[in-house]
Amino acid sequence: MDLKSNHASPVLTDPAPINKSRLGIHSSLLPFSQQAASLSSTKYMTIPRKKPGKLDDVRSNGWLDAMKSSSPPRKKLLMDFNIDVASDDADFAYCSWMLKYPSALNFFEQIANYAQNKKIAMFLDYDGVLSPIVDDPDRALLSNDMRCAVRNVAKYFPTAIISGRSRDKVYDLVGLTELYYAGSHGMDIMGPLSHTVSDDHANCIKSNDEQGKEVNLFQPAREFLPLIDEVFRTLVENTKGIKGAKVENHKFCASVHYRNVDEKKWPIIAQCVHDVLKDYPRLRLTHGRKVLEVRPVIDWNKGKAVEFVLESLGLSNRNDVLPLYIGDDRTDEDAFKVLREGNRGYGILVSSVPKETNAFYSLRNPEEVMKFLNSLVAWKEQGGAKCIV
Ligand SMILES: O=P(O)(O)OC[C@H]1O[C@H](O[C@H]2O[C@H](CO)[C@@H](O)[C@H](O)[C@H]2O)[C@H](O)[C@@H](O)[C@@H]1O
Repeated sequence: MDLKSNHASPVLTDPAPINKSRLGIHSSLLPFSQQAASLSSTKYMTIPRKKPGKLDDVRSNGWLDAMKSSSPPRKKLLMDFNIDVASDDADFAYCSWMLKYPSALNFFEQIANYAQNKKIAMFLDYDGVLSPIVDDPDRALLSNDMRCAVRNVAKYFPTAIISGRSRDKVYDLVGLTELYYAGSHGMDIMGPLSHTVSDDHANCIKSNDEQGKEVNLFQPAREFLPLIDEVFRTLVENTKGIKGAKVENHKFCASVHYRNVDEKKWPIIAQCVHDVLKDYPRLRLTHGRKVLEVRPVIDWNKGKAVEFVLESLGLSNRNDVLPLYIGDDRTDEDAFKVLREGNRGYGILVSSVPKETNAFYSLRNPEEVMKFLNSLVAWKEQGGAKCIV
């Protein structure tokens, strides 16, 4: 198979599962042995330079609409939600939305009661959840107070960070050794050694963490490393003329940021990414907050990463476990969905504006996330008793 053929559209949905292992891991995650055989290393060295096309593709395929609705201005969101912004009562609109997605702080007692006699497993996204959204991704630092809150939560509950960033980057930002980390949207998971998922799985290898402790490394997109590296370099090259554009290499995926690009140039950056992806049918695009994410076409996402971590910890399919997932963008919806569909736990969406979501609860911003984490710790320290509502 020619990995760089022009035939397929890069905008693909996840492939249907073909076969399942006993862990529910799809065969699409197993090595593409034959395809991989055709990957000659020299092929990766050519960086095609392309001029943006006529901007027609991104107008017709919905990319531009998706870009506009990512981190949209408040007014636009309220209109999308059929809320009359002319009444200028945005707070009222938010409060109405909260009837459907109640505040995890206001409904803390309810969550605590669900968690009574259960073990909470805490999943946290990084950007927009632990750290506020800022213009420069390199400056999205974790405050000491938030670090302290996460550290305390991890004392009582197994805690994992599931981020779109590379695992190394998010570990450097968080800096807590007591957590589990899943980088590249869950395609790079470092977790505990586990009898349930380790030895018999092709994508799982034993490794050592920063302290030299033996851990399991799960990298279902391992074979895509050279391809991502190549596409990253192509994207850097092809977007270098677009003021404000920034491309990040997250090892198993690449991010093209347009937060600092003049909105008039968004069609150009979208077309540019589209043109690059046309040559890579095994890569696809997802949308984050003012970021286009390029990732392998494999049936893996943050929801699968949550299932994998629970399995590794021996916490899946147990009714004495309550997973909670706090996230803020579209890529977190896969995790919310897994928890909602399996009736397993609760997603908490961090948003200051009304948004459709698969989460159950909401929080407005990272500040409220910190209060929520601190409340969980306080509740646990008081014995985790049933709350009288
Ligand atoms: O899954 P996450 O941990 O939420 O990571 C998603 C993306 O986060 C970062 O970008 C976002 O945050 C930046 C800093 O606040 C902001 O400038 C950018 O506009 C946001 O999209 C990160 O840089 C991306 O690579 C991640 O994919």
